[in-house]
Amino acid sequence: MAERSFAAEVELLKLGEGETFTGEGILAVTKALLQSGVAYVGGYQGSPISHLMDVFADANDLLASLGVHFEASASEATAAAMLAASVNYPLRGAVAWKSVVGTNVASDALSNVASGGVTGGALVIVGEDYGEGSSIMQERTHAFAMKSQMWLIDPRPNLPSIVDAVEQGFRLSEASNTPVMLELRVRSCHMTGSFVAKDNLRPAMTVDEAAAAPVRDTSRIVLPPANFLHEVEKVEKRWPAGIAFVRENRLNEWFGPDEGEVGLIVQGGLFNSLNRAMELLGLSDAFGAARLPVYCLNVTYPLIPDEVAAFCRGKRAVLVLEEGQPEFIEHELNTLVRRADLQTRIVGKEVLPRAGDYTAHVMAQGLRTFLAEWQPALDLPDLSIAPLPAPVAAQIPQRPAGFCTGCPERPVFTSMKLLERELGPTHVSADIGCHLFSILPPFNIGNTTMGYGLGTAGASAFKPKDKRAIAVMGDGGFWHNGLTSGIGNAVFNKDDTVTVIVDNGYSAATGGQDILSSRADNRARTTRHPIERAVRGIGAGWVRTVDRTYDLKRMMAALREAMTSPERGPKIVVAQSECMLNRQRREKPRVRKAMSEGKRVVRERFGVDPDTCTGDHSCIRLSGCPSLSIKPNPDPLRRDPVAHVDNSCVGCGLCGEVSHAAVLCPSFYRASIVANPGRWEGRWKALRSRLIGALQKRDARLRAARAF
Ligand SMILES: O=C(O)C(=O)Cc1c[nH]c2ccccc12
Repeated sequence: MAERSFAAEVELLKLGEGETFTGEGILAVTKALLQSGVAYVGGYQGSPISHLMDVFADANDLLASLGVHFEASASEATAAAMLAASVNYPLRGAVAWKSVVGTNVASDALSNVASGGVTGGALVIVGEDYGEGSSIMQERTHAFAMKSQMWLIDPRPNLPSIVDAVEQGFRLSEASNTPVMLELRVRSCHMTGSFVAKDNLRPAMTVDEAAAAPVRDTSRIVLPPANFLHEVEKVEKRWPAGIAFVRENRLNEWFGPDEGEVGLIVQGGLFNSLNRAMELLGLSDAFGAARLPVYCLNVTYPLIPDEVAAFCRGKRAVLVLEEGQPEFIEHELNTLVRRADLQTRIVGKEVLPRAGDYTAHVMAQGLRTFLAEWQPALDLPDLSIAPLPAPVAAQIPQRPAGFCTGCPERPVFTSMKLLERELGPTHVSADIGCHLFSILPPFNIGNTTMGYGLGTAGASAFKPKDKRAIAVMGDGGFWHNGLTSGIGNAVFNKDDTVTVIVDNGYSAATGGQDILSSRADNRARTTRHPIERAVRGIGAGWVRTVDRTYDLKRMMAALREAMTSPERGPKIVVAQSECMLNRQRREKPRVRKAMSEGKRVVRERFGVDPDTCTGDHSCIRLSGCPSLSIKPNPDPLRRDPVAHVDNSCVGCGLCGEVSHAAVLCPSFYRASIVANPGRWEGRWKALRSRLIGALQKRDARLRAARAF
């Protein structure tokens, strides 16, 4: 089950003609898909489109009642391959994933579907994770659209525009037999707004009906000679058809006055930030009443030559606001202006940063520089922001990503760190997922990461003679790609690498979705397929499953054996314990309910005895748990602050295990907090408190007598 329930949002998907939908951008997309009569939907979760996948998973019954097939795909490649259903049949379909990483994974299928073309509308919804807050490499999906020739819609962040983009996207796809990418930036996905809904449309043809009467057309399959014809078709038919559709249906928009000495061309997805930048400069208001002509590219590929020429004609200079690099749009605009034989100067990256998020402030600075040169008569306010005073800046703590309180992955890295003391440092090939946080303090473990499920493959060229490399992979990455690309490859190549597969029961980093090996019951999917069986099935011989990662002794023993066993071939340790975030999401409401019903509930908490703690903090260095902190030493004769467990502790017990395994100190204790205790339990507690209180008072008296 995903990190939260979308039961309320599923109700929004049922809204009919004329009713108002209010909610998150990415959820408006799901409603727009149903209004467009999609026959099938698929995808792979990842920020910022995880909620799209989650809401569909929760809407299984509604989708089934509408005749829509939904699949939580094994990877983005799987999702993209689903678009095959739109090649020969008039089936509308949509798939979604995180970009640019998901598009990388999907690119084989995308190239194929883009080559043969589609009959039914095919929409690829990409959550563009670029800029501030992103967790991935900074690249643009734009390059994929260009190289495979798929159209790229980048709608203005505004719910009606986004909904319109989905509906028009299908029509554009059908009119030009081309798959269409709908790029939704982080801000668009998570913005909130409203639009007036339409009735959901049952697909004109369902996937069942299509399958009942199979169509075969070899001219749509990528095989010589059809592949050569596809390329010609792309440039001679589909491209002109795409341009004609965008122009005739006015998918792009214009703001501000019709004429002007200068103008602005902006990617649709950046429009709100540009408008805010103009507002800061006194050139617009909050509602988009721009004082300069703005041409808003809701479709960023292909560009529409006639529209570009008409906008640039008569203007001395046009500023293009295009985020990221290379500046594909700027290059193309220069070509189009040249071809139209216009003298308009296209200005872009010379006044704007070549890399990074185009926030309103960044755009305002660039716009100011542009206008100072090309329209100096405008009197613009100075926008420089004074830096924070140094003492304030120094007080702002950094917040690097880290493992959650009680995370079961932490003991895996504690074990590796302790083992490093015995066996020396090892090359560690990391993967994508929460476990990647091991590269940061306090663990500082991990040398490279090459992609999702590629931890083991990332160690494959690395074959030190006397020391094995360690690869780390999550269960998410394992099922996404790791089983074949990593473990299968290692078996085939007799690779000695040790792989630790962190099996926490979910695709945790993407929001806790179920996967094949999840232990959860899932009504719509099959789960409980053990990773150990899968790796043995592919030929791995040395496999150990540790079913409680917090058991440092067993965790370390398994790793030690894997590192030193004389057996050849891959060594695989499956490290199992449930993702603590998901566990708490399940447990907390249950505990709260039981407590309010007056039932006896025991909660575990760990603590540090300040009198015993030596203040050396190895426990913190080997655990890194956010609940483990420091506080002033109560002993006036000692200066080092003591370790302290705050109330966010979930009682996983790792800190106690660490102090034991590392032979640190006996200062950790476990407390059981009993809510609604039984009668005898209550009396027993009162008696104990009285006795302990008396001893403590005596101790305090003795101390006070010796105090100076
Ligand atoms: O959800 C995220 O932030 C991820 O980076 C996970 C992810 C989902 N699909 C991928 C494909 C390649 C690399 C990472 C991911």
